[in-house]
Amino acid sequence: MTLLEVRDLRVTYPGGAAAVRGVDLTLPAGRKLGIAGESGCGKSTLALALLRLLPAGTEVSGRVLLDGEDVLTMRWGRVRAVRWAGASIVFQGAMHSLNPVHRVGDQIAEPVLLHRRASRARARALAGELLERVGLSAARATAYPHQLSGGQRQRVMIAMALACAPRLIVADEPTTALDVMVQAQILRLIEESVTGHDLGLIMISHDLSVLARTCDRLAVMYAGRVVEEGPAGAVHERALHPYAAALSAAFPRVGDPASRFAPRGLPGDPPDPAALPAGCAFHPRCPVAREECATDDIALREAAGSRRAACVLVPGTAGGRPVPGTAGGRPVPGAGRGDRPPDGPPADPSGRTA
Ligand SMILES: Nc1ncnc2c1ncn2[C@@H]1O[C@H](COP(=O)(O)OP(=O)(O)OP(=O)(O)O)[C@@H](O)[C@H]1O
Repeated sequence: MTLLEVRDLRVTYPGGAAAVRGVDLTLPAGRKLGIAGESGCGKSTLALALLRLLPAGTEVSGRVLLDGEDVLTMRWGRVRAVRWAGASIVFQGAMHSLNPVHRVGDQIAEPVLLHRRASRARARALAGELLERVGLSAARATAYPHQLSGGQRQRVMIAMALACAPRLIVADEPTTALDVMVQAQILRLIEESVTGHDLGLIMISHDLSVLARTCDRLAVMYAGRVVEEGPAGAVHERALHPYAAALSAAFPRVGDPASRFAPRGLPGDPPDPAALPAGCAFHPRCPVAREECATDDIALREAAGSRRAACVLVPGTAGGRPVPGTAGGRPVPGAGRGDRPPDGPPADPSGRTA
């Protein structure tokens, strides 16, 4: 059964930044979707749009169907109910999301009081149960946020997100501010919190390897678009889109020592969403761009293996060709960066093709 269906979602901020440009995503109930991409590619904007949390004056169009109900057109009263009981969000940096002057137990109990119409005593008891569910003692309910470590605060945020038994959790960079050991614990906790409870998860991160470990499917965003989407392992290990391949290569793969020596980073920055280049938005940075990429804007389309990609060079897509300069999903060192003949095929010093 489909839990979330996003259709042609577009978000433009006041001032003209087209932060999300026609995103289509589907999340079946109980499944985990990771959304990856560099800073500024529109991940957080997408998350905020799902729950109608964008600033006033922002233009939003498309459809966000949660259990078949369109979040974008529902009345505000209904939106408020949906924000806790339908879908709740865990942000990065719990210190900024928690109220410093209230005890954490009261902060967990508040949505329960408001949205589950529980008595104060029942809400307090539930807050204790939720703290235990996220690996803290119920006695921590009396603590203030500053009395907890970063990892403990993020556990409190997860307890709050679970408080009204939502159908969907949206986690936006939930482990970014945490050290590596705590990151692993929080990821495990998020996974356990959704698995077996039939909850859907949308997890946002710039780190594709983190998402690949946690999620069933991955969507890679660039300049407000999904440029590749498919099974998590396949996208991480054998990305089809040159941007997804570069992003994947930027993070070493667990159990693959060779990936530590893969080329890191991609020269340049994502484009300004208020002044996007013509054609494929990635073409100015693309190591394998062709002449037509400067003019043709390729939509996301089906590729082999239950995948979708938005690149003229991707095999399996209509008119697509293999992506020279990538091997096993990683860009081949030396490919691109202007070192190809202007009219010929992209340079591929290794002689390999994907
Ligand atoms: N309130 C706003 N007004 C105008 N532009 C904005 C606003 N919020 C975000 N943007 C712009 O929209 C684009 C997408 O930002 P967004 O935060 O969604 O990206 P992101 O991929 O989540 O990045 P990060 O990982 O840094 O949060 C960026 O260019 C950003 O500058």
